[in-house]
Amino acid sequence: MIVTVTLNASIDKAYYLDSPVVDGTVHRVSVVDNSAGGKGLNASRAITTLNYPVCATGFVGGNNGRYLVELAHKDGITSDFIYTEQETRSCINILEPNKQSTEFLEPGQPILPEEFLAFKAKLVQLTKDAEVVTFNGSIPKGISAENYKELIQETMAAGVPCIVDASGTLLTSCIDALPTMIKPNTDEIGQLLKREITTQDEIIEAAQELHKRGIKIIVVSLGAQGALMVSDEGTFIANPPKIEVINPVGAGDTLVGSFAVALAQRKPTSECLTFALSCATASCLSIGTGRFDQAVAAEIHKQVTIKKIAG
Ligand SMILES: O=P(O)(O)OC[C@@]1(O)O[C@H](CO)[C@@H](O)[C@@H]1O
Repeated sequence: MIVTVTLNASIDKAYYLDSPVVDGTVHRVSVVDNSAGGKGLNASRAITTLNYPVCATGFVGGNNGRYLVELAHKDGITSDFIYTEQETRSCINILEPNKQSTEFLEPGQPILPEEFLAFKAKLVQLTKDAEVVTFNGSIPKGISAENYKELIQETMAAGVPCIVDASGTLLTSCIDALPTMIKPNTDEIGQLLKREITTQDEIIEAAQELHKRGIKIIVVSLGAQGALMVSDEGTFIANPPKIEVINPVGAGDTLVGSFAVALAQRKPTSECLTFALSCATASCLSIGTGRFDQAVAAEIHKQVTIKKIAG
């Protein structure tokens, strides 16, 4: 089983518009897609799509929280959340006909100290049956980056591989816990190492530096260009085929979820990357956030190229 941790879950609302946004005017939405969101829920959807057992955990609260669990269960996602006093947030993604995507992310309501303690105890229990634990997305107020790091440290100490998908100061703090895998983009890896990183050589050097520090797998997402990975197997670059993107939101989460499945199945990291990139690319072809068709992913898999660029 894979456990996904989403401390700042959300109801994700994808709004499809028939005409471009004009500032200061009223827009009627033509298609609405609501889903159980927050990065870990999207990753869970990918894991479920791949028919692998998953348990989504974190915090949910209020009517939105109940709705989120209902949406998750409709998608076949098993969940075990801590219910909080406060309402779960919503995140809105506006998709225009020109394929432009604009997101509005609510901050999320604060978590009380006793709610966090209850979560810590739950995670220890869930970890006992986990093959991989993924830590996804931002943290709400009431939880510090230090708290988050400790969760990862404790899970790693229990011998369970951890994948962390975080950004900014949260990612900086998590690095000290030496998770099994991180998935920064170019800007995030630059912030992490406190230097400007733009060229491919700089990305490789940065990822190799983090690998030397003890992080086993560093996947740097390069958007439509694919991803670069440094692992014990070497340094790889994987490129997906060109596609007509419908909804890019959640593609990174699909990558994390499907990578976790491949890792749990003990595939070599180069195959984990090709597989995960295929699923993530397929998810950009679906209206629903972080949804994909396995047959489409299998077709894309044949077209993904992967090259070992260093030992
Ligand atoms: O605020 P976070 O947790 O960093 O990101 C939240 C979020 O933007 O991430 C997902 C897309 O990756 C969406 O489901 C969700 O709305």
